[in-house]
Amino acid sequence: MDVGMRKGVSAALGGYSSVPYENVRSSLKRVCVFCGAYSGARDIYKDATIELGKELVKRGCNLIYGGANVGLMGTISNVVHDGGQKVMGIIPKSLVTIVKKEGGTEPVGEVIEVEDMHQRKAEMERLADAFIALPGGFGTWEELLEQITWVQLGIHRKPVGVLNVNGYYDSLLAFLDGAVQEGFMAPSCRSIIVVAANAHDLMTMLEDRVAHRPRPAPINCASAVVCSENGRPGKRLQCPIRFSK
Ligand SMILES: C/C(=C\CNc1ncnc2c1ncn2[C@@H]1O[C@H](COP(=O)(O)O)[C@@H](O)[C@H]1O)CO
Repeated sequence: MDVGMRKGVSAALGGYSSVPYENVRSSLKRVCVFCGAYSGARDIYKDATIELGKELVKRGCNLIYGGANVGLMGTISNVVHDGGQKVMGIIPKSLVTIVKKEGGTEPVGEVIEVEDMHQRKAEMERLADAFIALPGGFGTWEELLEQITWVQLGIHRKPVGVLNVNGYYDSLLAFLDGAVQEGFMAPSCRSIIVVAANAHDLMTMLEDRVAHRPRPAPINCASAVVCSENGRPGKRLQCPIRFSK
């Protein structure tokens, strides 16, 4: 493949379609992005989504996402598609009907229709090498927290990242710190989530996680914390995987 400029055409999203790239090939072949069905109240969210899309293209990553051409989902899928990478949307049949009724435009790339939300998330997990959450609402948070929970339970060991655009996730991250402090989360589990303020740093950190993927921790691992409950010894909290911050 040529090294240089990739040409894509999308006047609607203006200006991102000529993507300069080096001959970088990511260890992450398929990245699943969770993001809003809306674009947010400020341009910064859409701009950051375009930047992430370009970063995926630059690194030769294909995209897995929610499969609707709306909001940030529409932006990321169009950028990656125009950049020449594969795009695969996974969407429950019931949502396809709703999106069509509301006049949603046809999504780019390949779309896989599944029976329900559970099958969608299972397929996303099966197909992706890593997960990234952009700003979004309930749908995005639910998808993000489920993947983190699956790592915590040892169901998979794929990296999970948050693109903290404009500090959008600061309050969630502070809430997680509070959960550690209050003894509901092991510090090692808090560290499952990889956070960065820009797409380049986030992708580098996720690739790094794969390169230095920790082994499952043995029972009674060093990462376990013993929390006190009213001055008495409490429960042992531990994560099956040990992460350093
Ligand atoms: C029902 C309408 C639009 C929503 N359509 C969706 N189509 C596909 N996937 C969706 C949709 N809404 C949510 N998702 C999934 O959740 C995430 C976005 O949810 P959020 O609450 O906006 O953060 C996204 O990652 C999708 O996987 C027509 O109005």
